Parts: sequence; structure tokens; C-alpha cells
Amino acid sequence: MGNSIVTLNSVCKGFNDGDKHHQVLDNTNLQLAPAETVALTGPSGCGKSTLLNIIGGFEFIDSGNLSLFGNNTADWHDSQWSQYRRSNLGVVFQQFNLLTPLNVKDNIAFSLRLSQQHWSPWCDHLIDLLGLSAVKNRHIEALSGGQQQRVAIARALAHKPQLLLADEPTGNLDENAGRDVMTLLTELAKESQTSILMVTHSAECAAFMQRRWHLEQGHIHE
Ligand SMILES: Nc1ncnc2c1ncn2[C@@H]1O[C@H](COP(=O)(O)OP(=O)(O)OP(=O)(O)O)[C@@H](O)[C@H]1O
Repeated sequence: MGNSIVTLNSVCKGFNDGDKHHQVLDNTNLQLAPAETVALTGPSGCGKSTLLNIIGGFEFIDSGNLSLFGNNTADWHDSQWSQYRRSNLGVVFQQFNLLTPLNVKDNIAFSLRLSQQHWSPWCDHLIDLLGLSAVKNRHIEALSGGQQQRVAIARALAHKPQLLLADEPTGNLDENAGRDVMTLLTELAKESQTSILMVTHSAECAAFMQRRWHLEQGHIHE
């Protein structure tokens, strides 16, 4: 197991849909090391988002073992999950969950406060590199989808998490903007030594990651 930050051992997860059972993870094993970046691919409905949700503690496994940062999560209470999310985790999901009445800076500051951190030069660096300087005082609702996506990335990295879970982080961007964001995301993650697990349907985005995991019929192939 070494020093892996995410370890799944024989994890099973399924959903009942009427009288049908959909087995999404079937004795799935994986390990993610510190500062490692992985693209997660697979056909629609194979369970990519479910896997991200499980690692983020937003959904729970049916059986098997999930360890995060060397700790078995089996007996974690809500407070341990919250602590993990606040200190170690950044997420960029398809719904950005930005606070629309607030401006860009306040969205980032709000999330920092949740992690009990203060504004730092790193936050200005993020805003700058993500091309948000000119709109940092603008309310979220006055931004384009692509700008909101970049705010979501800045917010997810502001507290320098050790793990970033991203679900199609360039889904709202055109090809060029998507490439720019991927370049920045990987640069920023490298600077802060953040591991990335990123769901993507794009081979071009996947190529930015060091490893590729393909999820199909409950199993991961590399
Ligand atoms: N809360 C839930 N209740 C019931 N079924 C669910 C639930 N969440 C996911 N599923 C089902 O589990 C399967 C995997 O869904 P998931 O969203 O993880 O797939 P995905 O690979 O991310 O798909 P896509 O690429 O289309 O986003 C799907 O069949 C989905 O309908």
C-alpha cells in the first residue's frame, strides 16, 4: 500500500433501479499516490462520478475497504469526513455550487474560511493565472459558464488540497479554452503537489494526466 493517499480494496457498490440491480464497482482495487495525476475514463453510466463521490465521502461503499491518507474510513463519523473534506480535498464537479450572490473573491474566501485558512499570495496567484483578475469583484451570476468553471477550479485549489477530484472540469469550455485550463490545472497542481483524479471523455484532456484508468463493468484497467 506504501504511502498511497487513496486505496480501494475489493470495493463493491451498486444501485437498485426498480427490479434491476446495477453493479457499478465490483471488487474494485486502486491506489493513488501523492502528487500523482490520473484520468478516469469509461463509457457513460459505468460509474465514474460514483467513484469520485465515494472518494469524496459523498456516497458510501456497500463492501470492501476504502482508505484515505492511510486511514481506514470504515468507522469514520461525520466529523472525520468533514475534517477530511475541509483539509485534504478540493472538488470541481459538474454543478459548480458557487455562491451566486457573492463575487469571485468572496467565493474563494468563503471556501478558505471553511478550511480555516486565510487569503494568501497563492490565492492571488490562482486568480491571476486562471485569467480572473479582471472579474474578481464581479458577481458569479454575471460570469460566463467558462469563467464560472475557472472560479470553481480556483476555489478548489485555494487551500492547497492534497487531492483534487474533478468531473469533466473543462466540459463547459471550447477546445482552446479547455486546453488552456488543463495546462493551468496541471501546473498549479504540480506547484502545490496536489494529486488529481479527473473524469473526462476527452482523450486530449486525459493526455495531461500521468496515468489513465478505464472503468468498465466494475473493474479498472490501466
Ligand atoms: N443515487 C443513485 N441512485 C440510483 N442509481 C444511481 C445513483 N447514482 C448513480 N446511479 C446509477 O449508477 C450508474 C453509474 O452512474 P454514474 O453517474 O456514476 O456514471 P458515469 O460513468 O459518471 O456516467 P456519465 O459519464 O454519463 O456521467 C448509472 O447507471 C446511474 O444511473
